[in-house]
Amino acid sequence: MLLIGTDLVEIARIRKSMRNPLFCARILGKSEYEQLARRGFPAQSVAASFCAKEAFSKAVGTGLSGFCLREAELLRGPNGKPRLQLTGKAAHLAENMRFSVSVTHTAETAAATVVGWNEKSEMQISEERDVPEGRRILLNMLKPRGPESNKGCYGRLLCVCGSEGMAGAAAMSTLSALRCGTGIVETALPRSIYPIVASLAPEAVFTLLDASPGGDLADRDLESLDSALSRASACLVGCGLGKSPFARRTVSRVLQTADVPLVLDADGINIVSEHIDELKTVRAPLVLTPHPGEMARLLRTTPEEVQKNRELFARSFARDLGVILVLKGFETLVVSPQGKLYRNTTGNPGMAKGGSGDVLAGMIASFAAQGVDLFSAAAGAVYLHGLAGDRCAGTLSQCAMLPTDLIGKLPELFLELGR
Ligand SMILES: NC(=O)C1=CN([C@@H]2O[C@H](COP(=O)(O)OP(=O)(O)OC[C@H]3O[C@@H](n4cnc5c(N)ncnc54)[C@H](O)[C@@H]3O)[C@@H](O)[C@H]2O)[C@@H](O)CC1
Ligand SMILES: Nc1ncnc2c1ncn2[C@@H]1O[C@H](COP(=O)(O)OP(=O)(O)O)[C@@H](O)[C@H]1O
Ligand SMILES: [Mg+2]
Repeated sequence: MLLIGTDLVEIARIRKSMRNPLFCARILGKSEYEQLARRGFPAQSVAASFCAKEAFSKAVGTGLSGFCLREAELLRGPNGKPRLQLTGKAAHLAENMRFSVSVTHTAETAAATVVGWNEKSEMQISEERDVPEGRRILLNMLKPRGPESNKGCYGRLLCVCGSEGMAGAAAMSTLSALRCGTGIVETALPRSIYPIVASLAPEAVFTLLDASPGGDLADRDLESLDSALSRASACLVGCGLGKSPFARRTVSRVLQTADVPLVLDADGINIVSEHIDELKTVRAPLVLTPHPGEMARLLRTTPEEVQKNRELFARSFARDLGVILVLKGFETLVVSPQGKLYRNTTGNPGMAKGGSGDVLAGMIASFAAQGVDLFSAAAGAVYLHGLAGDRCAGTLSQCAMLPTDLIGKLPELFLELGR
């Protein structure tokens, strides 16, 4: 888009107006006034300033009443080249546009021409408008990796996940966190499942926990857990953790001691649902990622009731407990305690398979460990997770795609995002 405005004024008219001592202060902006004051307010220059303002008002199509004249200043650079400096309403009218000005005068008249053009082409603007919100969140939060950066720049995630019988949940959350760029992923798990998970995720480091003979968390393990937490920049708790006394003590320890962002999923949610007021005493910023069944446990209602009132329940839970809530399923919702809401547009029923949620939890936690604010980490991960699901459905079918395939799709998607 190209805008143009011109104006011509008789210098004698301006000279007459300047007999009023307030005239210059009324029409000239601060810098413009100072520049002209240094030159003793030559009438032809004041007239050129006036013309430039009028020409700008014609270019933007408002006329002189559309902004305050002082907001469109005609300034001269060191080489005498004129330019427009826009503030306030005038700057607002000029959003996304650049303006160039040219002025001239004879002994009797002064004239100005203003030309405006889009900094971005119409096509670029409409393309940006069409970018889905989730993708915009992702692009804003995923900074390119600096050439001299090292693993210490990309956070350290502690995953407290897995139990005998659910080693896969620990492996999937660990692997998806690794694939989302975290510098170090440390997974704390029962010693018995360590060989399985380590063989699936050799890049991770591990803290091995032993239940005491009574099935509780041993004192030695509490020390290991505290020490792992003190090194972490974020922590994920709950995927495949089970609900043993060991799991309960682990969840409670993490909630009480962590001061880094926490992602609570699956059994982490099931365990706190028995005493949700405990969440109010947690110092760390928290994200909870329930599916409708887990949400029903948190609210002591049924999954059907949750599905009928998804937005209402998600908003009130997030507000009342001061947490970010990710209510999963078709059109997953991400809600902040302040009421910010993201409704996801990606994903498909091919993802309705055990393990998809463990993959998502690892992704959110990975971004949080890298320092992304928790709302963006959650909304960006939900969008990317669903996008991976849609790509998998396209190549593998909804029926045959697996949660581990979602992790396998991430490299292609990061390439497309330029990260
Ligand atoms: N390979 C593994 O090790 C896996 C371990 N998993 C772990 O298994 C444990 C139990 O989790 P589950 O989620 O399987 O069991 P849950 O009993 O928590 O949830 C299943 C129930 O929730 C309800 N529900 C779930 N999604 C729903 C939806 N979209 N709409 C309506 N109702 C819905 C249904 O009633 C369903 O029967 C967790 O610790 C979890 O992390 C699972 O993640 C599956 C894979
Ligand atoms: N019909 C669907 N449409 C879109 N996403 C879905 C659908 N069904 C499941 N998902 C996604 O798959 C994931 C399932 O998570 P969850 O139920 O916790 O699985 P699990 O605990 O077995 O790993 C969630 O992110 C959910 O949004
Ligand atoms: Mg789950």
